[in-house]
Amino acid sequence: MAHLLEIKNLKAKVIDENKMILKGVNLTVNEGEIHAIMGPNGSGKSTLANVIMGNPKFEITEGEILFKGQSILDLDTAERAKLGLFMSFQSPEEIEGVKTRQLLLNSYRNIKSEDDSSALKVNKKIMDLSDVVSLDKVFLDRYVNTGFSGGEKKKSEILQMGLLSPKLTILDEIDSGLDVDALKIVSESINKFKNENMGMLIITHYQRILNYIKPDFVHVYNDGKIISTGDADLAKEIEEKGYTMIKKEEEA
Ligand SMILES: Nc1ncnc2c1ncn2[C@@H]1O[C@H](COP(=O)(O)OP(=O)(O)OP(=O)(O)O)[C@@H](O)[C@H]1O
Repeated sequence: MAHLLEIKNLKAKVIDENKMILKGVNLTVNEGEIHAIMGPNGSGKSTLANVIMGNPKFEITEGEILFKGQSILDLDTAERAKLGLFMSFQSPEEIEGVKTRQLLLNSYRNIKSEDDSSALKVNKKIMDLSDVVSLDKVFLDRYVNTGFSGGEKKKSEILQMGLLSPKLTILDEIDSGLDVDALKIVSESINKFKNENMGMLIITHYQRILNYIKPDFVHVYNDGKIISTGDADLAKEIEEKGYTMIKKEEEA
């Protein structure tokens, strides 16, 4: 059976600056697997997430991204989302003029293509999910992320994940800016929303989220590619030794 996600020798640059950022990423994710990606600031982790989702700021110069065995390189972001790819942003955008509830309803209708996506039914789901992620319902009637705290933004991102139930979930630093209680709520929500068919990529700087969401694989990412792969213990090793030491050991 085809892998859920297969990335082969992926190289990509920022179009505006002609600057290479991804320098040969290889990664395979199967259904039900959780992969953590850890690496130093500026190494290209968010760029990898953006390139998987088809952000037009980046151009792929070499390599392939296969989703369930089919290339997705020619698909735009909306088409990738319809296939079941989802990404939560490291810094979620504020969108003045668009209410959170409306964004959620429209996303659901565009992506899920169900017979019954009446506002009543989807709204009920949204209300239930806001309880799961402990996001006060007043935020549903505010403009997307506008005036939300860092933690509220992250909860809103995870509410979207729960609503859209993607096949591949990419979480870009979902743990950044969360206090200990919010980290627990967000992690527990993610665990509730994942299922045996979903693959997950968690980009993080810290091992602490991996205490809640157990990764099957941990990858060390450096200068645009994965330089080492291990199990959950690798995350602890990174925290103890730091990236410079791990990189030296890999090169030795
Ligand atoms: N749109 C862009 N224009 C110019 N440079 C960019 C753009 N997006 C990313 N870069 C550059 O690409 C490099 C990788 O950035 P990226 O955000 O992918 O790293 P990261 O590993 O996610 O970093 P962090 O851990 O600090 O979030 C950085 O040098 C960054 O400045």
